[in-house]
Amino acid sequence: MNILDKIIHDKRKEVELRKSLIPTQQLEHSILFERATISLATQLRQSTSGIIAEHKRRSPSKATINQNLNVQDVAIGYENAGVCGMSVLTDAKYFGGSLDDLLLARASSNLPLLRKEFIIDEYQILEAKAYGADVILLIAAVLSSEEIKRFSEFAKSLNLDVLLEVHNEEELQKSLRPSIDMLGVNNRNLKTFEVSLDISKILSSYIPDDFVKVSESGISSIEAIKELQPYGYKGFLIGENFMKTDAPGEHAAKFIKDLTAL
Ligand SMILES: O=P(O)(O)OC[C@@H](O)[C@@H](O)c1c[nH]c2ccccc12
Repeated sequence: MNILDKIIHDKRKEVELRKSLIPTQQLEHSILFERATISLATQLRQSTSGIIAEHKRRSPSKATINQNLNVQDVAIGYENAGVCGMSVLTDAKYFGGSLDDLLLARASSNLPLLRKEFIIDEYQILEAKAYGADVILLIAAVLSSEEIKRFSEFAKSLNLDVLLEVHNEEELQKSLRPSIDMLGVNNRNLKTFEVSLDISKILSSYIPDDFVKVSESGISSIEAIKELQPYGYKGFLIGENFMKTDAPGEHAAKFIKDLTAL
């Protein structure tokens, strides 16, 4: 079993247990369920920097990144830095995150928030909404074309944006549909952890213009972004490069200042 198979195997059990603890109706009656969501896709189309900054404590590829930060401070820092949106890892076992992290980020900022999760069931989309997300991630490598259709249409019915993540052309071809707002190309292969910005460059030509293009992972320099912009990328998802520092918000602020000054 590769790491992605393991994550999904564990996730199926976790979701069944969650469903038994908190019924769907309870999620639907939470205060945040009524909140008007913010469209990350719209923000990215208008932005000059396009930075989506992530809260990530650890990952299977990197072990510990930073365990000492407070998610609320990180959210406030990112917002002050002028990022377009924030991604919050909610997987506990492999990334050290939680739905409470999402809730705390919501409580302390007005940024569009992405629930960064391995979504395999509609229930997790209801959770995303109930805990304050504006966007969900769907990973093509672990979903059928039918599931991508069902989950993305369900998310749209809740006014959530959908970021669909792909890593190769086959995943891209099976996924394109009108209920998807943003196409994320993951430069990291989730099965082998290999990272290459070339993946974004190669796949860009297959992505129709109606989707906002986002390049994800392994981005650590202004040069990388300048290199990707001519391929039509409007969004750049950055985690480790900010999170490995003592003050991710300050680091993001300097990054955005340098990026937009050039
Ligand atoms: O820390 P990085 O290399 O900047 O990457 C951030 C983000 O792209 C990465 O965390 C990610 C992209 N797709 C995912 C899917 C699940 C978990 C995590 C991810």
